[in-house]
Amino acid sequence: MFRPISSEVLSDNWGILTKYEFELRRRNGEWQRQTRETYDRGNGATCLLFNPETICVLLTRQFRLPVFLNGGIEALIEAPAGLLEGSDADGRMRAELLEETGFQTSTLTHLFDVYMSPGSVTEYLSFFKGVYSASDKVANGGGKSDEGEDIEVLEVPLSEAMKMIESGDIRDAKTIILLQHLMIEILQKKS
Ligand SMILES: Nc1nc2c(ncn2[C@@H]2O[C@H](COP(=O)(O)OP(=O)(O)O[C@H]3O[C@H](CO)[C@@H](O)[C@H](O)[C@@H]3O)[C@@H](O)[C@H]2O)c(=O)[nH]1
Ligand SMILES: [Mg+2]
Repeated sequence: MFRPISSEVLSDNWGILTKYEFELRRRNGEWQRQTRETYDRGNGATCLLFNPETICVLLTRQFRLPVFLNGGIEALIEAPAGLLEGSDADGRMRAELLEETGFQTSTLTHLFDVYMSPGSVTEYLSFFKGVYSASDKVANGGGKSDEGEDIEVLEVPLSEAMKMIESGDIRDAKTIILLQHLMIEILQKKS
């Protein structure tokens, strides 16, 4: 189905941008030569923390250069997330929650692994959900300032967050998937 021909690393800096030549067997049996570029910066993890007593979720807001360049948005609202950098997703996610939000969770549940941009980015994101309460705040959060992170933490009622998807105030795919997953779970419990 796939016959590699050659590969050329175009950039090996933060991530690795590689140009591949290969042949692909089409469904009619013919082999077709193709060129594709892939961007590899490893895999990542993301988590939505939910407070079942207040029906609030924890979100972050930070500057994202690609989003600013392609939309002028100065601060993107997102679920906490981080790159794995070789670590396991569960452990990395717990550390990332602490770094970005200052909250810990005793209930971190893996949901699914999702390719977020499969035409060009190799990464998949491991999705998690977790429960928190006010007493789970054990650090300041905000991210690593020495790495350029300046992350605002937002505690938002779930109903408000759902409206923010409709209004366009939340425009990040992982965040929308997690919020909708939580809503479906709550609705299924009620019915
Ligand atoms: N020097 C340098 N540093 C970078 C670069 N890109 C990111 N960084 C730094 O690397 C760190 C990455 O922070 P994480 O919290 O681990 O990752 P993230 O940027 O939040 O990425 C997460 O969200 C992305 C967007 O949704 C996801 O794509 C990714 O998988 C991950 O889950 C930050 O300190 C950031 O400043 C770069 O091109 N150059
Ligand atoms: Mg992050």
